[in-house]
Amino acid sequence: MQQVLLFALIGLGAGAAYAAIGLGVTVTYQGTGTVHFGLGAAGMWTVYVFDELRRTGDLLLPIPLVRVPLGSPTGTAVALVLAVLSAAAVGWLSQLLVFRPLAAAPVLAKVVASIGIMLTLQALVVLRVGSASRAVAPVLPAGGLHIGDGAVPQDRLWIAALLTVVTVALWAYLRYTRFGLATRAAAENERAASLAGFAPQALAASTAVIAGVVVGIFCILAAPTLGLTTTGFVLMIAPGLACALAGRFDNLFVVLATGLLLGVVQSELTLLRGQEWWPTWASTGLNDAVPFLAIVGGLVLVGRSLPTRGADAAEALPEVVIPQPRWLPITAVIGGAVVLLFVLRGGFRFGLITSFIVALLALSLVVLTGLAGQVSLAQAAFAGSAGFVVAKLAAAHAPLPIALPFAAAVAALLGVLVGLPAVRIRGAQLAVVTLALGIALERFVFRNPSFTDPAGNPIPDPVLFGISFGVSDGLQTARIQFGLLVLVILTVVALGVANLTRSGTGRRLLAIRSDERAAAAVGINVSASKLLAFGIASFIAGIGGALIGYSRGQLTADSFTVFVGLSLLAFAYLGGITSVSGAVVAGLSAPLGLVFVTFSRLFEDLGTWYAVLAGVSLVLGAIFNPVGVAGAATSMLRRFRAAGGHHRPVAPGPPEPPPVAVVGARAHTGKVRLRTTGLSVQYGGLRALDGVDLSVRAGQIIGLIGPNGAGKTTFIDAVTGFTPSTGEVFLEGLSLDGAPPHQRARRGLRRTWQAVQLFADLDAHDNVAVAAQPFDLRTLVLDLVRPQRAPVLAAVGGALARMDLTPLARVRPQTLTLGQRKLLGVARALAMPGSVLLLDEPAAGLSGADRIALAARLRQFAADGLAVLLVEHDVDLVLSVCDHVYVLEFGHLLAHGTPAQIRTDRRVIDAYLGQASRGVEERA
Ligand SMILES: Nc1ncnc2c1ncn2[C@@H]1O[C@H](COP(=O)(O)OP(=O)(O)OP(=O)(O)O)[C@@H](O)[C@H]1O
Repeated sequence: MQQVLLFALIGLGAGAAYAAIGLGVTVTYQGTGTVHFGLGAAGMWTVYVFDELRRTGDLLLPIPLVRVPLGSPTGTAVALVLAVLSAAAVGWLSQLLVFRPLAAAPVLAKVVASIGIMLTLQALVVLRVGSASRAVAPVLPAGGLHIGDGAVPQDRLWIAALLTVVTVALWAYLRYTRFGLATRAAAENERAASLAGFAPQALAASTAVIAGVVVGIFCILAAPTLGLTTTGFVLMIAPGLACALAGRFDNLFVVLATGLLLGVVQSELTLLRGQEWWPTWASTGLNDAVPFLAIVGGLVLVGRSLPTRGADAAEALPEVVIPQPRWLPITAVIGGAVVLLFVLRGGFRFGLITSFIVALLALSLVVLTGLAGQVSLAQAAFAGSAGFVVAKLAAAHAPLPIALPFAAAVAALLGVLVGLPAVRIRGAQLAVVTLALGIALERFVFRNPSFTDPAGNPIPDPVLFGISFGVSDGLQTARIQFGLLVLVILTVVALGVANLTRSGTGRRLLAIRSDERAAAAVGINVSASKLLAFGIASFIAGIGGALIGYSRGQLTADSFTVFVGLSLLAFAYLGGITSVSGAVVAGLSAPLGLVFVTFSRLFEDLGTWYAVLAGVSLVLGAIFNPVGVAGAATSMLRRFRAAGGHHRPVAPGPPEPPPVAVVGARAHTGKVRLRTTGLSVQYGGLRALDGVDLSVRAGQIIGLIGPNGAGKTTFIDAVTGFTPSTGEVFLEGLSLDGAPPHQRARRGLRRTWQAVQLFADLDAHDNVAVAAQPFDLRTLVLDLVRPQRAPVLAAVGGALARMDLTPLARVRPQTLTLGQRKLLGVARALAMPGSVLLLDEPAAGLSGADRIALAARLRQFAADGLAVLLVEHDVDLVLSVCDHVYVLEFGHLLAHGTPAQIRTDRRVIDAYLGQASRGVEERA
């Protein structure tokens, strides 16, 4: 028992460092809205500044090659003050140069930029002082405090106590000072803070400085017990993020408690490791698995499989370049690669082969991040798992055609497992999970002697049809045969990814990337599609990892560290994370690739400089050129073509629009298609919908009107499964109880959105196509080979033509007027097979003439046999076009009847019609 207490107290040192980083992350998030992945690196930077001052008297500056000698080693106090000032400067510069320009940028850009800061700081330290580990002299009293027979180093208790004081001070600052309150307000609403008399940017900068200083000080205090390396503190961002997540980026005391608890748990694990009965396999790396498990567990508990209404659902990402099959350039590039393979020799050829492999790995990010919008920092870990599986299989003499796909399948399975939490979390949180996973896999599996051989895991040469495709042979270090093998695999995968991008499956992934709720409403199973993206991406990464194995002939964990994963994301982003050509650029420019090898002949020490360059260009890329090198080149090419008159043709709709697709319906049957009984929705203390009974028959248009906040949209949300409800919903007489939104959509419920919610990454045609295409396994396989299909195109053309949008088929929603966007929303719903159409304010934004045209169209839909529910504030439209009208007030049905009855109903006039007509008069 005494031992347990002793180890618990010892764990407080590391725990305080985690908590300090967690506090820094939380405070930065409150001030800047950014999850700062580089705070661990900022802490490491501060410790090195402190240690260098004490050792040599040189002041490190965050600029390459600049170092200010102060004469002789300084004392602790001076070193501490200067180091803290440096920490403040780094925090301020990060805000000024990075987060400020990215204030309105997509989450991915912010994540990438903060990783850029992390890589830059780390590379700068390696460049200046090397990467050897150091012992840092203690600042706090180091003597032991005796407990029974044992002793706890006093500094652990001091550091925990000091951090508790700092946490209380930070809490009081944010809660009780005007500046602190304004900071919290600015995180919610910048304009509100400006009105309170504070410049939002000054508030953000102050939090960045505070975060940097707190993290810096506590890293200095913890360094004597934890040791100083260029990676240790950097990776402490994972437990730090776990703490911040536990405190929901808000509650500082939960952050503190989680950090200390993590430290204690890890320390107790060290105690357990010393026990005889403790399994050997659990003796390495378990400490790194703990934060990962804590993060995943916590996030899955609080996450939701679809964002709530009004949540920031759109994870805007760089524009996707949808590739057109241009065989001439493709053949030229492949031909060029073959020629290079034959022309280049030795290290250059090896560099080219490495470029091919990195391009493959980058392709996995194109699928996962570029297409599906899921930020993963664990691609190197997926690759590594396949690499080690290949090592095991090859050792058992498994031939290449078995070992390679099997290893990739293992990676895919792992990817799907990791994707499971991704179903419930999104954006920066997913980046946090994948970062922690990368660390856990590296430490717990790849470096665990129970699973892999630390001295190296030999992989024999691959043999195919009796021919050796080994990478080396005697003096030859990079054989053409191996290069050709890798090139063939890369080509097949690249074509597959290009096809995927152009296909229905690709559109579905892009739809999820744009708007998960709207995607579910067109029948896309968002969770399954995310898992599919994780599976495909990890399979590709697995192939890359297996090829890395074959290319080395000998595998160690060093090929798949977390930093390899981060650097992969960096180069994939720089090349262009949304396109196949971007992956090729990433491959060519990545460390150890062809460009690197070429320059390494010119510059000594290129590796470290390359790392600085990668970090800095990652930050710059995130700010100035999120589409990457390939994206920029494509837009230039597009502009050039446009100037030369090569316009991409507008997709023509079929001349005669086919009728609206109605499943299982004959026109004018009058059968009840949709019926609700006692439908109720509770939002906290608010009864937004209260026992609504309503039915819509085939061939009917039913109006649903009521004042603002009456519950009309909530009714559509409840029917379509987007909000939990009680009561019953029947479609075609069958209960929809428990069915998620995408299943309801597939069963025939189509809807539009008050806020339109089109897919920003897809043009008008593809917005509709994504709803028209059926999905099954056969479609997926076909998508990888032959993406375009005629029946889908016909249905899309028909829906666009019905809403007069054919000439705008190739225009993105952002450039359409509100009215056109509303019509496109209707066209998207029309393209789905189904019998019920729920329209949420389709006339908003339409001109008078367009409203009349819309009314005619609605009547036509009904004539075609659809059951239409119309939610609208344009009372004249509703009363002129609907067969029957329901009126909602405060969530319950006030009245229902024919338009004539509603127009004269006293209660309706008092509650709504009077208001609505006053509104119209006021507007007039
Ligand atoms: N996700 C939510 N959480 C909490 N309350 C909500 C949520 N969504 C809607 N509400 C509340 O439920 C009530 C009904 O809102 P709803 O948007 O359905 O009304 P509406 O009739 O469509 O209004 P409008 O005509 O302004 O669109 C409102 O008081 C709204 O503030």
